[in-house]
Amino acid sequence: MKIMSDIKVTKVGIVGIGFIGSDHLHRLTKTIANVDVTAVCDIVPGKAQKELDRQGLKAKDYHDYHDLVNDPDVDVVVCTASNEAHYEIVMAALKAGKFCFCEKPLALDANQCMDIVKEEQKHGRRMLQVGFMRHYAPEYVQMKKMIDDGTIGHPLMMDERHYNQTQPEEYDSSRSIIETAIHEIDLDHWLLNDDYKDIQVFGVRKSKYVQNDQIQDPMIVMMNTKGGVNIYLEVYVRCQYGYDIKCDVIGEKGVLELPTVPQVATRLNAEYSTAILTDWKARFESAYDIEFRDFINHVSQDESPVGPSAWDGYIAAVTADAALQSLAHDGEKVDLDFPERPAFYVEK
Ligand SMILES: NC(=O)C1=CN([C@@H]2O[C@H](COP(=O)(O)OP(=O)(O)OC[C@H]3O[C@@H](n4cnc5c(N)ncnc54)[C@H](O)[C@@H]3O)[C@@H](O)[C@H]2O)C=CC1
Ligand SMILES: O=C1[C@H](O)[C@H](O)[C@@H](O)[C@H](O)[C@H]1O
Repeated sequence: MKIMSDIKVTKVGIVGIGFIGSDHLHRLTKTIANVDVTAVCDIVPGKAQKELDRQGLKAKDYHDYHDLVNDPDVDVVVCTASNEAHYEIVMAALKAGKFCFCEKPLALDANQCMDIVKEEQKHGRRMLQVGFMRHYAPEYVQMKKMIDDGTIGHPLMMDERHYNQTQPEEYDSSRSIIETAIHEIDLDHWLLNDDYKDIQVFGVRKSKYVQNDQIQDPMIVMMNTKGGVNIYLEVYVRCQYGYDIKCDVIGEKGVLELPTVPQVATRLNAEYSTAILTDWKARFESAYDIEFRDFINHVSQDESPVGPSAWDGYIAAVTADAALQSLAHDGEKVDLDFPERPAFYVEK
């Protein structure tokens, strides 16, 4: 626990100690100031304690997340469990009156997300932030400013890539949409300040690296916005070569290109090469740090979080539901229409 001043120490409980739960455990104990991780929980017996031991940490280890949520020594619940558990964990945290950070996706579909929106609104103030960390990535923040400033004129098209080096064998098309493409689905309308009008999702030749018949990999996601911008996104979760995120915004008079994380280039043995990252931990490390520093800074002062909200999670889920509908119907275009953002979720 890093104590930087006499600011109140925020007591955090983390549910789900897998890949990102372990990373956020390290982040909340070693990087973010004035946090005490007082409790962890994982449904796999011994998994959370093993990670505590690996990181040299001490905290209560619960098997049932209800015990963590209701522990008076937990002020804030961080949900890094598998997608299908988000809904119940977030609802339990809200019902217990606890601030909550939920990794994306907020929940499995729009109906679950709307339930969460309604439960949060009962508190009369925001209690929840969703882990769409790219809103905090300096490179995306700069892109949004340049778009808003008219640097390239009005955006016309977006050309994106979201490639994973690999994913677990059981990864299916649903997860490619709600777990992988969900980042661009959430981000792009924010970058453009423009709502989506329709979406199409279809497959191309399946990669030989596909490991089950429940996934279309690669897949193409195409969205149009109400302002007429066309968005083209390639999702490929077994690209083999690395973790590769591309975002080009083509405007009337110029192009914005998302930079990759600077890696040393090598000129050696008649070769010129630079490393490619292999996963999200390093690619978005600074974004995760900034995201959690912002979240903790607010909730530690008993202030509502200001990052991506349950409504953002709902909008992403409505779009993801339509994406899955399109994919199931050979890429038919699915129209999108969203309810107006409630004043509850309009930035003050
Ligand atoms: N923001 C980002 O860039 C990233 C977000 N994520 C999100 O974080 C979540 C976790 O992803 P990973 O860490 O990759 O998965 P993972 O499978 O490595 O970890 C999930 C953990 O949750 C545990 N769990 C499942 N149900 C539970 C329950 N009811 N109670 C307690 N523990 C439970 C599992 O045993 C597992 O240890 C997913 O929703 C994923 O979309 C994951 C990676 C990056
Ligand atoms: O949220 C994430 C990561 O940020 C990666 O971008 C995805 O590809 C991964 O599948 C997902 O869990």
